[in-house]
Amino acid sequence: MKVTVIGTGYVGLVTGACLSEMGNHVVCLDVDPAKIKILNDGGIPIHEPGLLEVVRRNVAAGRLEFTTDIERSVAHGTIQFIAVGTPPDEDGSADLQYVTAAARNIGRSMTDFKVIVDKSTVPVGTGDKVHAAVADELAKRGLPEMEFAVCSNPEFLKEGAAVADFMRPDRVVVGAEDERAILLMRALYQPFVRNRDRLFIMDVKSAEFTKYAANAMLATRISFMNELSRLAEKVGADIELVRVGIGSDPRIGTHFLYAGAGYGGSCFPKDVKALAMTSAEMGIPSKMLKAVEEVNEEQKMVLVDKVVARYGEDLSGKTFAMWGLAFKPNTDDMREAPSRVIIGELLKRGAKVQAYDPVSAAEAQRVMTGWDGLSYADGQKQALEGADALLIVTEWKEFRTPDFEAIRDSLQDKIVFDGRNLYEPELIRSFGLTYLSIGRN
Ligand SMILES: NC(=O)c1ccc[n+]([C@@H]2O[C@H](COP(=O)([O-])OP(=O)(O)OC[C@H]3O[C@@H](n4cnc5c(N)ncnc54)[C@H](O)[C@@H]3O)[C@@H](O)[C@H]2O)c1
Ligand SMILES: O=c1ccn([C@@H]2O[C@H](COP(=O)(O)OP(=O)(O)O[C@H]3O[C@H](CO)[C@@H](O)[C@H](O)[C@H]3O)[C@@H](O)[C@H]2O)c(=O)[nH]1
Repeated sequence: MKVTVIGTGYVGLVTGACLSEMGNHVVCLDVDPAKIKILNDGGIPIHEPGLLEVVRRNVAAGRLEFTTDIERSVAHGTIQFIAVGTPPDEDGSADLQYVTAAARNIGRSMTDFKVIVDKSTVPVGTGDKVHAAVADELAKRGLPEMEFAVCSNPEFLKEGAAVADFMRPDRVVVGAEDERAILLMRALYQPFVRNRDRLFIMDVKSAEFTKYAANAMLATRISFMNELSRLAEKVGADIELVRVGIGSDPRIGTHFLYAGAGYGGSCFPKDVKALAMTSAEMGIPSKMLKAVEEVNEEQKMVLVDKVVARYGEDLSGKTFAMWGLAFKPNTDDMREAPSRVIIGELLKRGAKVQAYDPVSAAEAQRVMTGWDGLSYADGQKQALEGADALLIVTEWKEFRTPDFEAIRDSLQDKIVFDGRNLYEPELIRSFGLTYLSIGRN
């Protein structure tokens, strides 16, 4: 099939690449010429395991193309995916300007039937807005009869595992009410879902809502565990044992129960806010979502609080090594990364931070430009040099079994503040290190 994907970010690029892998001819459009140049030069603009190989293979086969040419991209696909950003507006609601712009571009130059698929995460009712924007452009061109369908197809991939998630999804949700659109979307996703039970066709609004409900549920689990972790510490329980103890109940399940330094990334923070805004607008303000957010904001301070409890509010003269900057491992994404809050708080109190992350240093430098007292190390050991204590913020694999003796010998105060509970407390303490982690004593 001929498919166009509008937006070549984390979602658009993965969608385009994976659809081309199944034989579709995909044209990916972006308004950012720098991204398109990187792609046309044989690279990819983000760090996402396995993605470069899929892109290269399909570009070589002539099934995957990248362009900034809007007319060409609109002309190409019968199916037009909108996968542009929906960042939070000032009040927390989703900013739909990029979605609307993409929809209008389609309406401005389409010449035949199109299935317009909203893959961006958008509030309930956006399908109607996209429909209105396209219809408005068609009317301006004197083409009010030209047919098109608008679908919702929210994306559930996780950064760092995006290709695997797209190729073998737990489920595909399609909100569609037009018979032709349903047929095309079924055909498009058939190779990915194999088992038809995994493809859920529903009305557009329910599909839009499903995406927010999923992220809000996951964020709620995390905030719940983070709150319990604080209590566990106080009462002398170990949150890691509690996690295993409850996760073995299939009604609870083992996933997304990890207490830590707070959730970040481009989705949970903004989607929880946007759903809370929708609830408020509808006159049923969500107490749960407010609490989920509040707990998360507090959780980003937990490591800082432990540092302050140890050293006092004035951290001048102290240097902290930090392992991990990205909001989670296997990505270079720094959007809403807890490390940004933690570093900001340490610097504010006069400390210096020597940070190391296996892939996100360049992105970190971009988002924290001009932060005095923050420097970047080339490796774990370099970050430790001359530092008083170590903070671990992202659970990269390479931090899991480190050289504890080297950590001890490098650190002036021999203290590890672990925001991801990577180590057995007894083991790390046996190396002569003081170990402070989350929800454990
Ligand atoms: N990142 C994720 O893990 C993830 C997962 C599921 C859903 N989502 C949702 O998918 C959407 C996209 O997220 P992302 O992380 O890929 O964003 P992103 O910021 O990485 O990419 C968006 C891209 O769209 C481009 N763009 C903006 N306006 C455009 C236009 N009019 N025409 C063409 N291109 C345009 C931008 O230049 C950018 O490259 C968001 O709604 C997000 O909530 C993201
Ligand atoms: O038990 C857990 C699991 C995750 N996290 C944190 O939660 C954040 C989000 O992690 P994750 O969900 O793995 O990454 P994302 O790439 O943001 O993916 C989420 O957001 C995407 C965008 O909407 C959805 O598509 C995915 O299904 C959803 O998992 C990160 O900061 C993690 O450190 C925890 O603190 N504890």
